[in-house]
Amino acid sequence: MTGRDEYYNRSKQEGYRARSAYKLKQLDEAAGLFAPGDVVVDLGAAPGGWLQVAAEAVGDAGSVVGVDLQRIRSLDHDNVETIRGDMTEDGTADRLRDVVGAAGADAVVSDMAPNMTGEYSVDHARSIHLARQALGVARDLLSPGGDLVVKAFDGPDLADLRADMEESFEYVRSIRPDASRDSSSEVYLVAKGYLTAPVAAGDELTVEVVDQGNEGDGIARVEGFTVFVPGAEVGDRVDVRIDDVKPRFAFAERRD
Ligand SMILES: C[S@@+](CC[C@H](N)C(=O)[O-])C[C@H]1O[C@@H](n2cnc3c(N)ncnc32)[C@H](O)[C@@H]1O
Repeated sequence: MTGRDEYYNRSKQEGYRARSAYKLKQLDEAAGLFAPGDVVVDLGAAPGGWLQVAAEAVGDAGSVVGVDLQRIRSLDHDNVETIRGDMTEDGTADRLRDVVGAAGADAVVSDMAPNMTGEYSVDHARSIHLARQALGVARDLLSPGGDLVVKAFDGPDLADLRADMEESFEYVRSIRPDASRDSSSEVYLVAKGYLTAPVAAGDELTVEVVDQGNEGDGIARVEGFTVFVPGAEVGDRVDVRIDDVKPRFAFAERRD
């Protein structure tokens, strides 16, 4: 394996710092991660292939913050900032939070990979640990509806990681981009639609209908969060069960 495959050659021709740039392009095509103006956090960003792809996708109105243990040579893009640090240390997460600012991020992407020992169970466990750091950053920094991408090596702890991600997002997909090498056991978990709702599917509660939606549904607010209640009118106090939770609203059904 020389590494000089189709994607290696393309990255040289097209000016990307790493062939892995094409993995992020393919993940974006498959899952719609970036829009112009977005704020993106890139963990494990050196040498900068993903930074280039994200910077192009978000454009001048957006910004990208990259973090890595290694120094990242400065890029031609004005909308990229980098931090040198270890994402397993609290101090790095604090610095990242300061750079991103109060408005938060629209996407967190992590290509972090451990130094390989060659012992499968160790490499798997370390990759899951890094992916969990990225999940922590996402929970800290994402705006409602934001997306998370994490790399992990396939193995026994992947299902638990995915289940934990599913608790905080509308849905999670597992994607293996064509640009991943055939010999690699890496997968990318793509979590869409960060949920910050104070309610979860299955919750039972009593709400007061305070407004009427365009389609005639009653609208209740739980800690300021919108819950649609079909078949209820303004002024009703109703017992409901939460059916479906989206980043900015939920649907409930009446139980009475
Ligand atoms: C596969 S490379 C990333 C390639 C990058 N996506 C690109 O396109 O150029 C993985 C990176 O994760 C970084 N990394 C591993 N552990 C880290 C940690 N604890 N904190 C920050 N970066 C880490 C490594 O230094 C390495 O540069």
